[in-house]
Amino acid sequence: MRNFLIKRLLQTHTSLQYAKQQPHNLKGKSKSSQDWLTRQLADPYVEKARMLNFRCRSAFKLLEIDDKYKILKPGDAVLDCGAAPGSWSQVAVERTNATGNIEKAPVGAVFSIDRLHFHAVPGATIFGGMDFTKPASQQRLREALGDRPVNCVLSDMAPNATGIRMLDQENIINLCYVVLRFAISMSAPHANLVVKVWDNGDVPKLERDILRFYEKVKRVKPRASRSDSAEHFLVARSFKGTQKESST
Ligand SMILES: C[S@@+](CC[C@H](N)C(=O)[O-])C[C@H]1O[C@@H](n2cnc3c(N)ncnc32)[C@H](O)[C@@H]1O
Repeated sequence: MRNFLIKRLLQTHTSLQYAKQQPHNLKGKSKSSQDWLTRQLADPYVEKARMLNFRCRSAFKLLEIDDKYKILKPGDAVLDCGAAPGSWSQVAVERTNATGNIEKAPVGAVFSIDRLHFHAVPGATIFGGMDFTKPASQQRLREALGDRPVNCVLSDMAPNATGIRMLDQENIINLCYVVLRFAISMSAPHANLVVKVWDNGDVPKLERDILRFYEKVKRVKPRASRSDSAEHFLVARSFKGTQKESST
């Protein structure tokens, strides 16, 4: 039975190889392949993701955030940063009606970027093998968006863990600022923003900086986010624009 389950697990899009490329920021836990398999087998979200055809369990984090904060709607243009293997993009495509499946509802658009190459997500425009922090990548996204302002920017990006806690925390906060800067320059009025952070001292400053540009910001730990992970998300709603900021 166990061998059967392991085989089924490895058939999902979240391959062991992909997982090995993603050292999760677990507090003091071993990151061996065996531990990973054991944990996957015991995780109800993994089986649920397989049944609903999501590429990985992370889909449930975004579903939960969107169910509560209504950050995605049909017709929206969404940018998904750190999108591989693609489950957030799958959710974004569905909720924005990017494939036009919901009749008479506006059709959205999803732009998904990751420094890894990953399989196409139907309904999304994929930018694989591109580092979001590089000006050339951002230029490609700007060209793809054309005149269309973004209604929601998502970032589930995490830097490669160095093992040095302070450095890792600084790196993820820096990534958030790169996302925030891009979001400020490309967002429509009332747009939303979600960024992943790890619990650390710099988060309140980031929250304050986000609040200069968005009406509200909430720190969220979805149920689907593992309790032994330091990750949580800042959910910012209703982009205010930059006018007020520049006049103060
Ligand atoms: C936790 S995974 C994202 C999972 C994704 N939200 C999903 O549901 O399928 C984090 C991703 O961020 C990507 N990433 C990290 N830094 C990046 C960067 N500077 N540019 C682009 N992608 C990056 C990694 O390659 C990794 O695939």
